[in-house]
Amino acid sequence: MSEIFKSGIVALVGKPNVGKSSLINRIIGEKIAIVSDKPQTTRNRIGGIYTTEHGQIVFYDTPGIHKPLHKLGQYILKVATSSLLGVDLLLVMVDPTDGLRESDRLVATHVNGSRVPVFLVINKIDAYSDGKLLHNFSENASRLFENVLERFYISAEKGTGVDSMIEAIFKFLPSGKLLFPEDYITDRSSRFMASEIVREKVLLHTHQEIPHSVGVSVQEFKDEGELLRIRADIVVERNSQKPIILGKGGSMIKLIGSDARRDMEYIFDQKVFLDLFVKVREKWRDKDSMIQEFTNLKDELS
Ligand SMILES: Nc1nc2c(ncn2[C@@H]2O[C@H](COP(=O)(O)OP(=O)(O)OP(=O)(O)O)[C@@H](O)[C@H]2O)c(=O)[nH]1
Repeated sequence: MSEIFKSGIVALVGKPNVGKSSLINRIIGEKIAIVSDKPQTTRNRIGGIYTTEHGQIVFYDTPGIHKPLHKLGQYILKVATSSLLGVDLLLVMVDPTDGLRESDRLVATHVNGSRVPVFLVINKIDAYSDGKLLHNFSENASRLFENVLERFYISAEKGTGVDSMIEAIFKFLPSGKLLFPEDYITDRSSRFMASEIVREKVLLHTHQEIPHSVGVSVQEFKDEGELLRIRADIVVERNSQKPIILGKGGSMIKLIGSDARRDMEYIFDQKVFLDLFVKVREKWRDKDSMIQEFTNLKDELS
């Protein structure tokens, strides 16, 4: 049977922490987007490319739509909302374990304004056992969003329901050509991935205000054949935050570094030498030039 090859762009949207990055990683089968239990982990629009004999889907993982508290937040919101434009389909993600909140209504305002068709994705069903409550939740959620064509119940973490959702996406997309070479899994550079891996380890090992205050800037990324040499700055906002990242006798930065190096060696399939430095840049999240330097946002906002 000769089948028509489909292709298109699908953006994942939702409030922070619903599981957008987890779903992208699940579908692509590799960690291309960092995940943490802290809201607003994702700052950039990251393309995950999924290619099969049926077609190619470019999934955009987008930052969670939220009310911005500082300039960096405004940039991130702009990335999230501009990702709704020019795409074929929106996967709007909701989280029954958190319920429907004002933050979901904020997402709905942007989604409804975009007029793009919507698949409603109810995630984290592994953590929600009551079928009747889940049904009610899903009814309420579909009333919030216009243009809902279909609903899916999934667990990004366990993989439940993901295959049938992908099948439905292929059915929905128009026929088209490859948008990226078939062996690509992301539209992001290795340098970008390296900075995100470092940031993920900071998020993993630090608490309270530190995770949101951190930016990472890769200063050197040199492929020396046998070795990948990476030097990166971890940037914090206040002098008082520096010793937290360094830890007692440098123990924290060592932990962040060795965790990050392990992931990099796996992803890049190469031996990595990683050198990390901690720098203080007062209020960098409110300064345009520094935001661009420490978040890789330059490309997507230009
Ligand atoms: N139980 C359960 N937890 C999940 C599932 N998917 C994601 N999570 C958890 O939810 C948290 C947030 O996941 P992310 O994938 O970072 O969420 P996100 O929507 O990309 O978050 P932002 O980057 O803040 O917008 C993490 O602690 C995940 O482990 C799921 O299917 N089931």
